[in-house]
Amino acid sequence: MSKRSGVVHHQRQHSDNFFDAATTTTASSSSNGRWLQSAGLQYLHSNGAGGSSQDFGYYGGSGGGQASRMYRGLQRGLTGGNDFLNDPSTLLVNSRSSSQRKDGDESLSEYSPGLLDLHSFDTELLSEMPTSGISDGPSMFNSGQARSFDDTEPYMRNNEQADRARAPVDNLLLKSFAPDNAKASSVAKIKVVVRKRPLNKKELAKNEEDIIETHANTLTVHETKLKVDLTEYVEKHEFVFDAVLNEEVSNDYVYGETVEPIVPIIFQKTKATCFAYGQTGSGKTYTMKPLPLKASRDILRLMNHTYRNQGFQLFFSFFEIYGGKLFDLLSDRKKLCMREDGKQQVCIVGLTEYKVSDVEMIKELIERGNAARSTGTTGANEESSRSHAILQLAVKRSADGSESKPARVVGKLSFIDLAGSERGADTTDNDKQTRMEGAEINKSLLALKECIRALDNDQGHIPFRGSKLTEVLRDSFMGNSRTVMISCISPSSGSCEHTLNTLRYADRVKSLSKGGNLKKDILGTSFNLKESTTVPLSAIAANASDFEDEMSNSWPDQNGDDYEVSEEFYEEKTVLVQPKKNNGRLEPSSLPTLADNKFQKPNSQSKWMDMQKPAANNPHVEDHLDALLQEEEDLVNAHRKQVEDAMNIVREEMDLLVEADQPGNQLDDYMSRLNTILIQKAAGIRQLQIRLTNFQKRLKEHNVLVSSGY
Ligand SMILES: Nc1ncnc2c1ncn2[C@@H]1O[C@H](COP(=O)(O)OP(=O)(O)OP(=O)(O)O)[C@@H](O)[C@H]1O
Repeated sequence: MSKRSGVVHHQRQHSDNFFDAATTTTASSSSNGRWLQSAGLQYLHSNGAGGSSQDFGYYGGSGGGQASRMYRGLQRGLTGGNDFLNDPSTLLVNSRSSSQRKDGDESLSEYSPGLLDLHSFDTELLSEMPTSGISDGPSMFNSGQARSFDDTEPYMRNNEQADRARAPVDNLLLKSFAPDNAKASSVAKIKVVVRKRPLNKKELAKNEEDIIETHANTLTVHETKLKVDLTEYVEKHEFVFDAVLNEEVSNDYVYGETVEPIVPIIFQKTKATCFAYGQTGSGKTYTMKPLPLKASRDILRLMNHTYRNQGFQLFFSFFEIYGGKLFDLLSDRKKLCMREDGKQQVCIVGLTEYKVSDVEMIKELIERGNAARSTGTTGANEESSRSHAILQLAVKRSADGSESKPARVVGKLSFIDLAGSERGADTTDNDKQTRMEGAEINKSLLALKECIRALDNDQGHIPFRGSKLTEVLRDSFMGNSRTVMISCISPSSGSCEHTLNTLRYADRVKSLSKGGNLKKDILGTSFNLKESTTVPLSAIAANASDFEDEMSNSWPDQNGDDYEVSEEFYEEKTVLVQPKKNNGRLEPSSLPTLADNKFQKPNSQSKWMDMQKPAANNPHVEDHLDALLQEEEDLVNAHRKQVEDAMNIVREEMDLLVEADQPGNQLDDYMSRLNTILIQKAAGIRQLQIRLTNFQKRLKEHNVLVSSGY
C-alpha cells in the first residue's frame, strides 16, 4: 500500500491554481490557465505564471452513506419535478447573442461557425472513401515535431508507469495511425480504465491513508472494517481492468492509454465516446480537460498530412446537460433542444458548431466553453459537478471531398465530463431542486451503463431513451462505435465507500459486457475479483480454464434432460460474488461462496468425475460416502448462492427501477432487462435442482450398496 510522502511534495502535487490571472478576467482566465497547465499546454496561456496552492477536497458534504442515502431516497419515492425535467417546448434556432458577438465573435469569426439545425445536422456516415496510406505523411511524427504536453507535470516518479509514460508517445501514434481496418478493429469496443489521483491536502491533514494499491492492471482497495467486538480488520477488494493508472501517471500518458488509439479510426466512420466517471473531486475534470485538445491536435495532424487534400474538415461543439436540459456552452448557455428527424436521427437544434483548423482556435473554444460552464451560476464548482459537459469533435467530408458541397459526418469523438457520481445520492436533500438534480444524474448514469452494456452485447435495442445524456449520445452508440470509460478514484480511506461504488460501476460496465467473449474475459484480464479476500489472483487463470472444462464436461445428461447452461448462469457462477445489501448499505460478502469454491475446482472436479462411475464399481465405499457428503455440501452451498445472488440482483435492479420511476422515463427497458435476468437466474437454479436430483439418485444407490453389505 503506498503512502504519501509529505506535505511539501503534496503541495506540489496539488497546487491546482496553477496560474493566478493577472488580468481583469480573473475567474475564467485563471481556470483556463489551470486546465492548460493540466493539459501540459501552459505555453498557450497568455498570462504569467504564479500560482497558489489550493486545497481541492470537496468532501465536506458528500462523505459516506451513498447507498443508505440513496435507499432512503428511493423509499421516499421520487415524485414531482416535472418542470425541472421537461424539455423546453420551444424550438430554438441558432442565434448568437449580442454579448457573444461582442466578446467572442471577432476572434472567432474566421472559424466559420456551422449552425446546426434539423436539416444541416446529418449524422449519417459517408460511404467508404479512398484514403492515402500512412506514408503520405511521414514527416508529421518526426522527432523535431514531437510535442511534450506534459513537461511540467510534477507527478511523474520513477516507477513502471512513469517510465512507460516517458516512452515516446509518438511511437504509439505511429502504430495506431496506420489507417487500415485491421487496426480499427483491434481497438477494443469498450475500454475501462481506472485512474487514481494523489491524496490531497485535506485528506493528508485528516491523516487519511492511501488505501489503493495498484499493480499492472489490477487494483486492490484495502477497506478497514470493524468486527463485532470493535477490533479492526482489513478487507481487500481486488479488481482487474483494462488499465489501471496510478497517481504518478501524467495526463499525456492517460491520453496515450485512452483516446490516442481511437483518433485514427474517427476517419474510418467510427463514433467514439470517452467519459470520466467518479465521485466529486476524484479527478474527472483534471483528467478530461486535456484530452480534447490533445485529440484535436492529432486529428488536425492527420487531416494535414495523412489525409491531406482529401476534404476532411473538423467541427467543434460544446454543450452541457444540466437538470435534463441542454445548454450551449459556446453561445451564452443558450438553451437547446433535441429533436428526432425523419430518419430518427437525433438533432440538437441550434447547437453552435465551429469549423476549426488549428489548435489555437480549439484552445480558445474550449476555454470559452469551460468559462461558460463554470460561471453559469453561483456556486461554480457545485454546478459543474452537477452537470454533464459534452465536447464533440466531428470529422466531416462532403461526398466528393469538395468544400462546395455540404459536409457530412464521417466520424465523431465525444468527450463527456460527467457529474459527480455520488451526486445521484442527493435524493434526500431538503431542497427539491437538488433532489431532482440527484435523480436526474442517477438516471443518466444508470442509462449510460445500460447503453454501454447493450452496445457491447450487440443488442439490437440500445436503451438510449433512458436519459437526456444517452439520447444525445445516441448516434455515438449506433453502428461502428468505441467507448472509453475512465473511472477516477480518490485514494483516501475517507472515500472508500464512494471508491468502491465507482469501481463496481466500472466493473459492471466491463464484466457484464459479454460481447461474445465471455470466456475470454474469464480467462483474460477482464476477470474481476470482487471481495475475494481469500483468493490469490494467480489462481484465476489456471482455475478458470479448469472450470471451463468442468462446464463443458461434467454435467452429463442423466435425465435425458438436455439442458443448456445459460450464459448468465455461467457468468454468475464464475465471476460474481455480489456485494450484499443490508438496509440499503452495500456490504461486501465475506462468507466463502461459490466463487471461492470455484478455485477448488481441480479437487471437486475430480470428485465429481468419480461420482459419474457406478458406485458398485468403486471399492472405497467410505471414500465414496465422504465424496458424496462433500458434493452435497457443495451443491447446497451453490444453490444457496444462486438464490442469494438472484435476490441481490432483484434488490439492486429494484432500487434502480425506483430511481428510474420518474415521469417521462422509459420503464419498459428496465423491466425487460430485469425480466431477462430473472429468467436466466431461474435457469441457473433449475440446473442446480437437476444436479441435486441426480445426486439423490446416486445417494440412494450408495445406500442400497451399503445396506446390501457390499
Ligand atoms: N491525478 C491528479 N493529479 C494531481 N491533482 C489532481 C489529480 N486529479 C485531480 N487532481 C486535483 O484534484 C482536484 C479535484 O479534481 P477535479 O476537479 O478534476 O475533480 P472532479 O472529479 O472533476 O470533481 P467534480 O465532480 O466536482 O467536477 C483538482 O484540484 C485537481 O487539480
